[in-house]
Amino acid sequence: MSTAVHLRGLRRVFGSRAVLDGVDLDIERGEFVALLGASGTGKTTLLRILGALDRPDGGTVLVPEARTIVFQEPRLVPSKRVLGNVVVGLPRGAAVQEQGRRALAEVGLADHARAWPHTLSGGEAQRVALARALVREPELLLLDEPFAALDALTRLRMQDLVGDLVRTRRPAVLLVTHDVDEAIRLADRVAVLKDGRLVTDERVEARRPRDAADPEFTALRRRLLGDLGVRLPAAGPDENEKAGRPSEGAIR
Ligand SMILES: Nc1ncnc2c1ncn2[C@@H]1O[C@H](COP(=O)(O)OP(=O)(O)OP(=O)(O)O)[C@@H](O)[C@H]1O
Repeated sequence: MSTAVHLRGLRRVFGSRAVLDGVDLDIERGEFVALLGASGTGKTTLLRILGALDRPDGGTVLVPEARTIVFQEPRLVPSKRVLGNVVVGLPRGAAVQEQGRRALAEVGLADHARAWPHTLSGGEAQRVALARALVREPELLLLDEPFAALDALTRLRMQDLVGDLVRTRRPAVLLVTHDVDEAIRLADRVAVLKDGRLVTDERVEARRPRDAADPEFTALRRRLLGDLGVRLPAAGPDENEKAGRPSEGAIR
């Protein structure tokens, strides 16, 4: 394996606050890393720097040229049909159109090439955004809470789809999420950002499917929630709900 992302001592300062203050992270090609962190800890800032949408104030950032971001909202161009959205910004031509159609087929939307964005469901629109990212054949795929706005069932389906596509295409992936279960379900490694640094960087057991009831995953989940500052009762997860606290897995 070779390294796709190499960060050393990454800093980003807004005003007097160093939001990122010495982040070290390597992601190998084909590796899927999930990034957790409480709200405002700088996850999106980190992802934006990797995507060249923001600049660091210090440190080393090495990323592949071929990289693309999928955001929480699909950001489709309303005046372009679905296929036009997938290939937007790419050179015109039959070959690119064909690649766009193939990417649409991969996300299960082969029939929607000529549809307009406003006719799509939220999940379909997000799949178009995913096809738009895939058609660019990224070596680094940056996912900024791409499932957060979807209903629970669609979210699970999208997670499966992204998991399958990533295993087939093998880009390096950085997924920003608030959802510990989602991180464990999809990632090879889970990192936690806190006070400007990665305080956790844990490899997830390679076994699949990842059963939430598996004691190893339950233990990892509790460790991650602890790192995120979620106070857990000694007893089972239901205690949180009884006490009126958010249930495990949700850290918003
Ligand atoms: N362009 C900017 N100018 C000033 N402050 C900024 C800017 N971008 C982000 N920040 C601040 O940096 C901090 C981290 O923001 P960021 O969006 O990276 O956090 P996050 O971990 O992704 O949060 P959330 O989970 O709520 O999306 C926040 O306090 C935010 O207000």
